[in-house]
Formats: sequence, structure tokens, C-alpha cells
Amino acid sequence: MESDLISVLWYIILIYVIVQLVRFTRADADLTLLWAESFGSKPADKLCGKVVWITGASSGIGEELAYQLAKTGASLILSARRENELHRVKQNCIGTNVILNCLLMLIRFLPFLFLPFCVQIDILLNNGGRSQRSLCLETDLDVYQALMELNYLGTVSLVKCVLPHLVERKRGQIVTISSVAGLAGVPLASGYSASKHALQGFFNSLRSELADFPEITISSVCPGPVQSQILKNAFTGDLGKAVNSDADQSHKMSTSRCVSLILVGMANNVKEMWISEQPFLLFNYMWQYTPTWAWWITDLFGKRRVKNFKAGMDADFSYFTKAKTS
Ligand SMILES: NC(=O)c1ccc[n+]([C@@H]2O[C@H](COP(=O)([O-])OP(=O)(O)OC[C@H]3O[C@@H](n4cnc5c(N)ncnc54)[C@H](O)[C@@H]3O)[C@@H](O)[C@H]2O)c1
Repeated sequence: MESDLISVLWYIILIYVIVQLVRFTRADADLTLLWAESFGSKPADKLCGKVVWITGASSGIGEELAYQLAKTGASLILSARRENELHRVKQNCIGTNVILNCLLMLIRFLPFLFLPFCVQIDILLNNGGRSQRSLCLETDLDVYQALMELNYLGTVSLVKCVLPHLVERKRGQIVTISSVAGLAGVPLASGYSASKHALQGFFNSLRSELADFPEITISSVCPGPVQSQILKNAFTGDLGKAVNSDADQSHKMSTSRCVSLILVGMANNVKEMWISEQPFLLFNYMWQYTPTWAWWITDLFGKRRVKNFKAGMDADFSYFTKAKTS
């Protein structure tokens, strides 16, 4: 009788483990973030009325962040390199943001009422950045310098501008779009990966320095491949030349899903968000918990990635069964 009970218990545990494994194969974010999505605060409840500064808002993840944040009722400050693209994004946001429309009416008639909103920043969203597609042996030192200046030092300089203001008010949020390349090594992106690792180190240290300010949240977002213009804008080995390829991106996570998860993380003060479809999510867990296996797999796929790149093919497709030409 007792042994029957133990057997039943083992079966229940086995079924539970199988169900969790099946669920994990469909997961596109780490467990904390998925839990927050199901049971945590809703973005519209937490982010409505916040003043959010988004860098790199003219395309990709930054553009989608602007749209989804506008829908929650947040007030936005958008910045990027291309002014005309920013105007396009602004117009699209105004179309969806009721509060922004009301504010614009107020600006027209009572400008002084708008001033307090202009000077206050609740959330700095460090999103602007560029990637890289080149072998270390073929990459000028200038490219490494540019990647560190843009992705790392550019972000640090904005943090240094905004942080004193958050500390004075004892609250606020700094959210930075790092990358899976900030947690793991990525062949053909040694400079990009280094700049994102630098961000991880910086923000993990800063978070602890701010332990006396529990209402200031420092969040790092580590997405895997997401649809955007990142590949088109990526540095090559030559500083003056971008990749400029319109390669198929259908294998990547949709921008809207990635951004909706980022908003969930922001609303629930999640400190590190892993956002990836499989197998990249599994790869994140391996880098964290079984690095020896992760190195072995990185070498295995890295070889194919480099081989495809040398053959003039789209390096990203080396992770998938069918390699496509760029
Ligand atoms: N798309 C992905 O697969 C992916 C994965 C992980 C992390 N990320 C990160 O997400 C962030 C957004 O990238 P994306 O994928 O949306 O690419 P994207 O190229 O579509 O957007 C990048 C944005 O950064 C801005 N930018 C680039 N250089 C700049 C500069 N010198 N000064 C100011 N702004 C500049 C661009 O104008 C653009 O608005 C980046 O930090 C990137 O590293 C992207």
C-alpha cells in the first residue's frame, strides 16, 4: 500500500516536470517576467502619467516602446539621430495617446501648466544603440571605440545627467536595453558583446550603490533576436561602413511582443529581464547555470555562423536548419 502511494507520488512529480518542460519550450521570457505578466501589475496601471525619456526612438524597439507607452497614457520625451523619423513616431504617438492630446490642448491655451511635466523625468529608457557584424581580426580599433562610446559611455553619460534628479526625488526608474550578448559571447559581435557586458557590470554595481533608495529601480533588459533595423545599422569592420542589409527577419521575435514584455517588467520593477524565443532563452539559462556546456554550444554554432559569414551569407541563419543567402 505504502509503495503504491510512493509510485503515484512519483508519477505526479513526473507529469508535473513534463508539463513544466513543455511550457518552457513555449516560453519567451524568464520565469520572473512571465510570472509578472500573469499575476503582477498591469503596465497601464503603473505607467500612466509617468514622464518617460526614450533614446533611439526612431525605429525598432524604441519606436514600438513609444507607441505602447503612449497607449498606457505615459508622457514621452523621444530622442534619436534622425529628426524626420522622430517626427513620424511623434505623430503616430499623438494619434494614440489621449493624455498627450489633452496635454497638447493645454499647452496651446495654458502653457505654464505644462512646465512641471517638462522638467520631471520619471523613467529613463536607454534604448539607442548599434550592433556589429565583423570578425575581430578584420575589425579596426575605431569600431571597438565607437561601440563602447555609443552603447556604453553614451548610456553612462545619460545616467549621470538623470540620476541626481531621481536621487533628489528618491524615486524613478532607469531601464536599459542590454542584450543576450550582454550575458553571453556572440561570434562576429565581439565589440558589441563587450559593450553590453560593460552595461551589465555598470548597472549591477549601480543598483547596489542605490540600495538606500528602494524606490529607484535599475532594470536591464536582455533580448534575444528581435525584428528591427539593428542588422541594417550594424557596424562592420570598417567604421565608415554599415551592414545595410535587408535580410529576412521573420525568424526573430516580433517587436510588439518584446516591448509588451518590457512594459510588464517596468510595471513590476523587474531588475533583469530575459526576453527571447527558444532556443535562445534556453541558451541564456545555460550561460548562467552551465557555462561549460554553453561554451561548447557557442563554439558549435559559432563555427557555422562564421563559415556562413565568410561565404557572404546572412550569419544569423546559421542558427537555423536552412541557411539563406543574404
Ligand atoms: N533587435 C535585436 O535583435 C536586439 C537584441 C538585443 C538588444 N537589442 C538592443 O535594442 C536596442 C534598440 O535596437 P533596435 O533593435 O531597435 O535597432 P534599431 O537600429 O532599429 O534602433 C536603434 C535606435 O538607436 C538609435 N541610434 C543609433 N545610433 C545612435 C546614435 N549614435 N545616437 C543616438 N541614437 C542612435 C537609432 O536612431 C535607432 O532609433 C539597442 O540597444 C540594441 O542593442 C536589440
